[in-house]
Amino acid sequence: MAAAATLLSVRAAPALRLRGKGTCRLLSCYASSSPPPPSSGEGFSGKVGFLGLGIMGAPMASNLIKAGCDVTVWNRTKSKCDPLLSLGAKYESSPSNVASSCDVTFAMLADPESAIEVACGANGAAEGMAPGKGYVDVSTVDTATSKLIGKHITSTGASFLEAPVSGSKKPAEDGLLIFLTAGDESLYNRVAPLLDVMGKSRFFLGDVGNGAAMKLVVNMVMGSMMVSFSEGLLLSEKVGLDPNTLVEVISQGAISAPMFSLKGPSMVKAAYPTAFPLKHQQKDLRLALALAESVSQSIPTVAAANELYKVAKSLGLADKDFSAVIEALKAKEHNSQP
Ligand SMILES: NC(=O)C1=CN([C@@H]2O[C@H](COP(=O)(O)OP(=O)(O)OC[C@H]3O[C@@H](n4cnc5c(N)ncnc54)[C@H](OP(=O)(O)O)[C@@H]3O)[C@@H](O)[C@H]2O)C=CC1
Ligand SMILES: O=CC(=O)O
Repeated sequence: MAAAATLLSVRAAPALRLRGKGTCRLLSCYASSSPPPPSSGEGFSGKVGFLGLGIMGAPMASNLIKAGCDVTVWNRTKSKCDPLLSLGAKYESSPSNVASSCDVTFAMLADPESAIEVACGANGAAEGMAPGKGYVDVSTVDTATSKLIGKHITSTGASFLEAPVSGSKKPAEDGLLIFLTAGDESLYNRVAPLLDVMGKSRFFLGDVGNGAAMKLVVNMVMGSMMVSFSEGLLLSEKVGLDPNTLVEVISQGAISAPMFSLKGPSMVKAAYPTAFPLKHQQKDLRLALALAESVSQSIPTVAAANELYKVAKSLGLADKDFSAVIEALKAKEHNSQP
């Protein structure tokens, strides 16, 4: 009863807003082959900072530059700034310098530790913040981390928005991410034209923490689905079926998911070109387990999936795509053979 009431209240929450680039794009898949024309970023005037130029940050910042935005970048490993500088970005030598020279600063960092360090550490973004400026953290972190960063940023008089994204490398390149935002609604409205350059839809979910929680719930489902799919691929092969046919059959039925069609063929070939690093998927499962623990919710399937991602990491697969979790199942089978 209490759970049902909570679900209802979330659905009815007045703070929830959805904006999409149109039905067609909302329904378009995980890795669209023909992306719609990019949004122009028109409607935002000011300088944009971007911290963290990894698999996701680089294409997101690149799309902002291509849309005509005045972008300043920083990355811990400086050489990753070079392709962005060639596109016309400016460079600053620290997060605080980026924040002080820009009106709004985005951060796309690996995990809670790096997100906190870049926002709140020495020469961190908070040191360059001031009233009128905004900080938008698009990294996937837990709710406590997001609240901590938000507190640091807002203590300077600046505004804070958490905006983790759903969608991987290809959607980031194509400007088709889904933003799960929460925090300062006027900052949300201010940066909406920028979110529309980088994404196909955006949700405003209310207070800081709700965006992080939504992202963790989505990714815990994704991580478990990938494990279940891996088990299916291996079992089909073991009983003499062609796993490529399994991928085809799944793609035509009710459990069809773009992720299966996209990753299945390369998984059958034991190839795992990195789009979403396995270490980040395991981090998300770890954080989702802690989120569930905080409300005494049992998520045994996720707990089991997490163990497999941990095994995969121990096999040296942390930087491979998360679909490499199938190798952990293969290793288990190998070890259990007499
Ligand atoms: N890849 C994907 O498909 C998706 C990823 N995400 C999430 O987005 C975030 C980024 O992912 P992704 O781009 O794939 O990850 P990458 O590992 O490619 O990039 C991580 C970024 O964080 C920086 N970083 C790591 N540690 C530190 C530190 N201590 N101080 C400063 N900078 C640091 C890295 O800098 P350096 O270059 O110096 O290492 C790099 O810029 C993660 O939270 C991930 O979970 C969300 C949706 C999809
Ligand atoms: O966080 C990963 C994604 O694909 O979304």
